Amino acid sequence: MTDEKKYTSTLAPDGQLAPGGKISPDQNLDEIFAALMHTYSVSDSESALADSVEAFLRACAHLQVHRYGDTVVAATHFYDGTSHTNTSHTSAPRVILAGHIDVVPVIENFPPRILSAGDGTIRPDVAERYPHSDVMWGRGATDMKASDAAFLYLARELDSAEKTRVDITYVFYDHEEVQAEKNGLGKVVAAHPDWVAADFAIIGEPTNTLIEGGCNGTMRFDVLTHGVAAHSARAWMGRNAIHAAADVLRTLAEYEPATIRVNGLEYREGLNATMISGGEGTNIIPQECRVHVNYRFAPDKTIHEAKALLMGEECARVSGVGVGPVRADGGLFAGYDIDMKDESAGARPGLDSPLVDSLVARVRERSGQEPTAKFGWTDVARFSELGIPAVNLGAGDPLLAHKADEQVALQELHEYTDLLCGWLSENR
Ligand SMILES: N[C@@H](CCC[C@H](NC(=O)CCC(=O)O)C(=O)O)C(=O)O
Repeated sequence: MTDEKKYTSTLAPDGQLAPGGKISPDQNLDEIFAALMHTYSVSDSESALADSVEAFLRACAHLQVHRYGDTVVAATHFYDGTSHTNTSHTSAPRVILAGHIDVVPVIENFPPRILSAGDGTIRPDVAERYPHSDVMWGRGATDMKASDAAFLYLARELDSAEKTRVDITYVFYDHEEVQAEKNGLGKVVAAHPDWVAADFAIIGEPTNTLIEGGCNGTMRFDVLTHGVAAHSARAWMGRNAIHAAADVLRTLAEYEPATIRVNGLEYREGLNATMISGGEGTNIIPQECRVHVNYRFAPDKTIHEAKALLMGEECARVSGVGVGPVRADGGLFAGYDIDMKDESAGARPGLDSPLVDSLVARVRERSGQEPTAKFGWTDVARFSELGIPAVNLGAGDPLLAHKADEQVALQELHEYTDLLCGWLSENR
């Protein structure tokens, strides 16, 4: 697509989006995206956006809408015989389009802006792929409000059996970017599993409009170092826990993460400190330091196997979220106390259902690309666990997720929406 006019935004001639942010039934795709972007929704603050999404979906007469906490679920019933509007006597599969509405904390990237094609403000990698497109810049652009915008647009537009050959369940959920126990989709699965029964799911996490199969597992834990408090003018009376953390940091810096092939896809692992805290006062020798470690492990391992590699078999068995510090009996951090904060298993690629085949074929036709592995953790893992085949397919570059200059070309948003629309209307 090279139509320059089509992807020149009409939203903001001066580069600033209008303040406000309600999604409304009469908006076009760009406007829906802008409204989503303009509503602050860092994890724990999603209610205003959930309200707006719910109101938008309730205005669509063809959808049955539910809300649980800040998760909104909307389903069509064109084919499943549960709606009086059902005039069809054939059955059809049900497909879930799922997107989280929370974003990671802002790094001077809220409110959003429109960057104009050709004015030099767009990242070179994005401008190279979409030279004629204006770009949405700001927190959540790639992860994952562009895909959310596409799903909302499709939820409104695909309003009859003439427009889609499948029934669709749209899920907009809170708390994806934080501890697994807070995840809104997980809460719906526990409380209302019937709301998310389906034959296939697409998670709109950023993938450059390509298919990323499965996902790495993730766990986060504190490695504790201990010291003895003393006056910093008489440091010999104590032992410095922050200095002791240097060994932990060295271990992490020297760790060489593996790349592991699972069912033909290559999962790149990672082990990193993402936060560090310690110290009780500016002139006190610290008695505790915590290095917060994030381990990304390939889906060839269970959570237990991944833990055992880092902290030994016994610690892997006993440690868990909320348990408190447990001494590592082996592995990379042998001898340190480990305080587990979050753990979620990965998912194998899951590219072996007929619905996936037709989607892979459509993506291949558009891009010439085959599926690759998802390195982040996504809710494909949850759907896999439920026995629902699922893939990641979303607008935006996953390499830009969580970065300060997150951005998505409007052209990509339109192409992504067209791709899904084409597949949903043709697939059976
Ligand atoms: N419970 C986990 C949740 C972390 C989820 C997050 N997912 C993404 O960023 C997906 C984006 C992508 O890779 O395309 C993550 O992987 O960090 C936790 O709290 O860590």
